Formats: sequence, C-alpha cells, structure tokens
Amino acid sequence: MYMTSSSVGESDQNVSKKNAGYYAAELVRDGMVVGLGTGSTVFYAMERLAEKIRDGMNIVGIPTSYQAECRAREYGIPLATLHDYTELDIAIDGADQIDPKGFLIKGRGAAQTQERCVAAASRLFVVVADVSKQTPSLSAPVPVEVIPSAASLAAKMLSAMGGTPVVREGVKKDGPVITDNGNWIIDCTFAEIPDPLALETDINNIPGVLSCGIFAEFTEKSKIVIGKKESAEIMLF
Ligand SMILES: O=C(CO)[C@H](O)[C@H](O)COP(=O)(O)O
Repeated sequence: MYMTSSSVGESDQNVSKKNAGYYAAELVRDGMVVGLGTGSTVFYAMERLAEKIRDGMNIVGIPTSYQAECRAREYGIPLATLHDYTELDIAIDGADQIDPKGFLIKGRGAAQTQERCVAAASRLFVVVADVSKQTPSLSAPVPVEVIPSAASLAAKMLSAMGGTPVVREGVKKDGPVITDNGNWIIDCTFAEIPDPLALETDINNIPGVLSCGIFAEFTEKSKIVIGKKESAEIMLF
C-alpha cells in the first residue's frame, strides 16, 4: 500500500491517479533507465521521480511521445532515446481499460506505437491506473495507428474482423488526428473481444498498421498498480 498527501480540491480520480503514479515511482532505483509513458497518471509518477532526482537519484528517461518528453523536460528528468538504450530497466505507462487477466486497452493519447516499443524494450512493464480503469472485459474502442494512405484498406480489414472503425478527428483542428509519427488513428469498436492476444496480433499484422492499443503481449512482465482514493495496490491476477 502507498499513500500520498493530496491537495485540497483535487478530485477523487486525480488523487487515485496520483497514488498509482507515486507508487510506481518508488519501484525506480538509482541508475535505472526508465520508459516514460503518456497520460495524466504517468505524469504523477514523473512528478515523484523529479523529487527523487532533486534528492540525488540518477536516472535516464525514455519518453513515449512529445507530450511525455515535454512534461519530463519541465520536471528536469534527463532524457535519452531508444537509439541510446535498447534495454530498459522499467517502463511506467497508463491504460484506458484493464481486464481481470491484466490485458489492456491503451492509446487515448494516440501514443501506443512508441509506448509498445518502449514496453517491448523494458524488463518490467508497470501499468498505472486509477480504479475506474478496471473493467470486467475489454470494451473500449481499440485505437489503431495507420499510415494515412492505408487507412481505407485497414478500415475494411478491421470491419472484416467484426469491428466498427472510425477515423479519429481532432478536437482542436479539423480533419484527422495526426500522431507524433505523422499517421492517423482509427478507433475500432468490437462488440466483444474474446481473445485479446489474438486480436492484437491480427490487427498489428494489417498492412499499413503500425500498432493497435490492445496490450496483451506484455502481461507476463507486467506489474499493474491500481490507484484508489486512499492508497495504491498491485492488482492480483
Ligand atoms: O495509453 C495512453 C496514451 O496513449 C494513456 O496511458 C492512457 O490513455 C491513460 O491516460 P490517463 O493516465 O490520462 O488516464
């Protein structure tokens, strides 16, 4: 169990995210190379890592997106890339849904391709999420990063797999969301996902697709930290 002091006015969900993020930061040791995921929960982990760096801890962070890179720079976390390190000690990343077997849907931040690369390179994959992310089964739309010229082909193949694909539109711009890699995101809804690992493999094999947001392949090296209002704890499965 790990508890943080919360500020007055913080929402229960933010306090839960902070508890998860701070717990994960305690798993990081001096000298480690640390994958830095994307999203508000990981940013709490970065906040705590920044405190530890100010207290003398040495780490190097590998960001998974421009958003993560910018936040890490604000916090003064030394950064490198996957060109510098192809083996990481630990990666800390968020999730949008977590099923009872520890399978995930990620990618609301459209960063799942770099998140997957960093997770693949890491010895330990630490997932941080508030309790609302735990679901009986995976049901959220699956984000799929695709090169723009292959979007219609990918959408057709996703439909053939039983999905309902929709190209994600920008909130602050007209037209499709453009990922950090210059691609599009298709959000694909499935009525059910009975075998997440098989669907992950099938989608990732579509020509032109870089990566989808189902993360089932890393479960064996995962630690899932669930943040609640009072504390954070490791999810058992
Ligand atoms: O997968 C992600 C980004 O691609 C995020 O980790 C996921 O969306 C969770 O975000 P948050 O911690 O803000 O709830």
